[in-house]
Amino acid sequence: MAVYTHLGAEDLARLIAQYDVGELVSAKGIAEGVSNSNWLVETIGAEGSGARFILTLYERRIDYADLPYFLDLLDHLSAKGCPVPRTMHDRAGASFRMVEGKAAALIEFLPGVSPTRPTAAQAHSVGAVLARMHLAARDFPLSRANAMDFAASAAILDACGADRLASIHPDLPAMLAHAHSAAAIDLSALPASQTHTDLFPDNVLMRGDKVTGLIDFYFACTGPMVLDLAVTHAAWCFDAAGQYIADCGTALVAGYESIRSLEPAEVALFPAIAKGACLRFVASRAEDWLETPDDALVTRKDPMQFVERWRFYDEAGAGLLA
Ligand SMILES: Nc1ncnc2c1ncn2[C@@H]1O[C@H](COP(=O)(O)OP(=O)(O)O)[C@@H](O)[C@H]1O
Ligand SMILES: N[C@@H](CCOP(=O)(O)O)C(=O)O
Repeated sequence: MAVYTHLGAEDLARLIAQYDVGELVSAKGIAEGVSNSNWLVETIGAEGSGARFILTLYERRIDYADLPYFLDLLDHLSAKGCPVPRTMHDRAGASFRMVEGKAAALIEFLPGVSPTRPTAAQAHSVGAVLARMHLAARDFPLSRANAMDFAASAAILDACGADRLASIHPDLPAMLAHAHSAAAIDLSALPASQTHTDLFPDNVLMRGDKVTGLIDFYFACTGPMVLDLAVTHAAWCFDAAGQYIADCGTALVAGYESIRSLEPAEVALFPAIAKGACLRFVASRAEDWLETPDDALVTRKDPMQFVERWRFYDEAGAGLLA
């Protein structure tokens, strides 16, 4: 379920009329996603040509002051040829508007489907596109701090507290100390750019092995590029049983390095950063787990999945990128 707000046909038509995108033909709520309300919108122009867009109403965890960063970044990357949706601007030039007291943006629809069992060839393509995105974003003029950095993850786990973490799984409280160790890592000398930081397979659209879209930039921030690669590695390179898929991991990093070589400091810190990346998802998932009512329509994500990945990186250590 990811339509939290009901918008009637008249509301939708009035909203679409603010853009130079033709007349509203249909708007269907999209079930995927957990954070925002999304609709697939179809329009028809005066000359009869159809067009498709994604209408997003921002619901949770988004500070509206960050919207210019997120939406301008999409336009910046798209203008540089990255497979990222453009933001449609309304007739007054605004990239978002207020509807029913919430911010709404109309975004270019991109074709493709998200892989459920990514192959090594797909991981290679994603690695290459991620590196292209990092290079294309280096001259983006805005910046945004990472609200989900390693210190924030430790703070979230602290706020959950050992007892409540143990109520989810007895192994979770041990992650508190590891989160504090991750928060102490100095990332400040690593090369930085604008980063996605949530590039899970469900945030990538593909046709076969080709990436057609990177979407859901709502955790994007300014920070170390290798952290983004580590998040993507942790998100793409394990199967449903939690086993590491070595050929996907090798292909992802090779794809990335086909466009941008990692510096020695990035290679050296990769296992520690990958462990910190796992704890970021342990923290947000544990918090969601404790805050989501049992009868909510949203499916809770299991924090233990990323505890197991943390253990993999802990054991793999420096051998991982050797
Ligand atoms: N630009 C786009 N082009 C095509 N489909 C999109 C686009 N943006 C979002 N979607 C679809 O909407 C779904 C939910 O979008 P997403 O931004 O991931 O929502 P949430 O932030 O709630 O997780 C995606 O899984 C995808 O199917
Ligand atoms: N990718 C995160 C959850 C964030 O959800 P999204 O639908 O906004 O990408 C996770 O798997 O924990």
